[in-house]
Amino acid sequence: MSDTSSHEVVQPEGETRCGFVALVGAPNAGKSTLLNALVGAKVSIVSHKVQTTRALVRGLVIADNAQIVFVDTPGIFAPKRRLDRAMVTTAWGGAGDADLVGLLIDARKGLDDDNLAILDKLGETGRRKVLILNKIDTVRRDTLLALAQEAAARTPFERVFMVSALTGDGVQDLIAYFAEEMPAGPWLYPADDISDLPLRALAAEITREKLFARLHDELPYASTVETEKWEVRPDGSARVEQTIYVERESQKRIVIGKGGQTVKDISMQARKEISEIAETTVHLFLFVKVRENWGDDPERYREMGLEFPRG
Ligand SMILES: Nc1nc2c(ncn2[C@@H]2O[C@H](COP(=O)(O)OP(=O)(O)OP(=O)(O)O)[C@@H](O)[C@H]2O)c(=O)[nH]1
Repeated sequence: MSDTSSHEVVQPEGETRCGFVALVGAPNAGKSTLLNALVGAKVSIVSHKVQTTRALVRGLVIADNAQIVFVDTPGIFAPKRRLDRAMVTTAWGGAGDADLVGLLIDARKGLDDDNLAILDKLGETGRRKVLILNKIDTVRRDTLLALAQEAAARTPFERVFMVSALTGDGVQDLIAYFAEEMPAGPWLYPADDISDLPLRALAAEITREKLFARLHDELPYASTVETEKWEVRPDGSARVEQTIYVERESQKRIVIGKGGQTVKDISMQARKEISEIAETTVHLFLFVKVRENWGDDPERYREMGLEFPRG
């Protein structure tokens, strides 16, 4: 994991290709799971609850001299709150910049209103696009074929893929196709990058995942985690300080738990995973703070790589 701007990227021999693929889809379609399957490492957050992906996260795959940069977009849904609108704007923005858009549909769900709206919107963009029917481990083949036909009749796609992000079925075919379709050009990232998401942000996402895994019914989505400090010690270990921001005192008490046990458990789980990803011993210190009305603060949006929606 490194800062690409400060690097001379070593290019492989021969012709190289490099491009961006935006994954779009309704909440819970399986974008994060697919991204992780594609990249083969954890770069995005998976949850049973919808709408967990808050920032654009990029995963990197190298195949056949092509570098494929995946843009994971927040779930595209009918936005109500300001924050939600920002996520949607950013999601479509990501799709607009990409060389290829992969629309992910949960095959079990089929073409519900959400998916129909996304199909229509994608049809209007005139972008190159492929349809990815996901979760094929859960549905019959004839259902899949009918679904593929129905979707293609509504919006034409260059290709239709059938995958299970969970089992990895079909994922290699998808990589081979993307690799072939990327435009000719130099690699943008060093080959050993799994993600250009800075380690700090990734560490915050990990803690956030543990927080929600533990307290999913009790916390609103407005809770965030920020890595305030990442200090490398002489022995190579890191002291990492993170703050969990909640909206109310009552939520703070829930996060801390009786005798501090809840936050301690979350910290232990997060520390283990952050250590693995950082490939060093991590000493994690978690703080819990109340921050009211942060959803209306433009600065927060910028920090998350989101556009602040006016009005
Ligand atoms: N059975 C099955 N479940 C899957 C598959 N792919 C994803 N899931 C499950 O579907 C749920 C949602 O997956 P995510 O990857 O979090 O979905 P997402 O589209 O990134 O969701 P947001 O972050 O809300 O946009 C999780 O419980 C996954 O385990 C699959 O191929 N088969």
